[in-house]
Amino acid sequence: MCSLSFFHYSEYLVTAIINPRSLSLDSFLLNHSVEYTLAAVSSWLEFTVEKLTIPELKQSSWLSLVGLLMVLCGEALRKAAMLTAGSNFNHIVQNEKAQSHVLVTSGVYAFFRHPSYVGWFYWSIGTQIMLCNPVCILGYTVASWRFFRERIEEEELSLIHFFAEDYVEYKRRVPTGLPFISGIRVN
Ligand SMILES: C[S@@+](CC[C@H](N)C(=O)[O-])C[C@H]1O[C@@H](n2cnc3c(N)ncnc32)[C@H](O)[C@@H]1O
Repeated sequence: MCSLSFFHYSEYLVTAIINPRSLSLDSFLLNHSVEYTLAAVSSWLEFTVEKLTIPELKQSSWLSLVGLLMVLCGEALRKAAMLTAGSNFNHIVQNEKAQSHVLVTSGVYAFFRHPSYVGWFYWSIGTQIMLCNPVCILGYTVASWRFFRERIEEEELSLIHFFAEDYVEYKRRVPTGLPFISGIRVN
């Protein structure tokens, strides 16, 4: 609950700092999609059922610690990405290039093309490792991997349209950061 609350409050707070013009209630990223609600409810349900029926499964303190570390590192990477990209970072993937939109390739963007997604990916799996929820560890990994693969392809289509050869060259040099996701193909 602490990780979840911190994540959503800090999404709003960092957006207020980096891109106040885009600030709205949606900046909390409290997504009301069916998938998001289902993921949260499944996690709470799995935790409660297993805590009552196989309590020893929830007593692995080293596994919870690994999960907590993933949550902290994922959160830090995501916020570092938002602060690095500044006003170029928008929760809603932009399809039209704003005049002020520049390509960011420094800081954490020099290591990964999609650092905020890398952070979010490991944060979400980390929450389930922390709770020692085996079913949700698998479910969250598959669901977020598929979500980010699709989102990255869609986003890179716009980025190539915005920045042309500059983005192609950046893509050649820097990996997405997510396992087995290479982004949009360019010939
Ligand atoms: C939610 S942010 C995610 C940014 C990036 N995918 C990441 O994981 O850090 C989405 C917006 O960032 C913009 N964006 C993504 N990569 C960028 C980059 N390297 N430089 C500037 N803008 C970028 C996209 O145009 C999109 O509107």
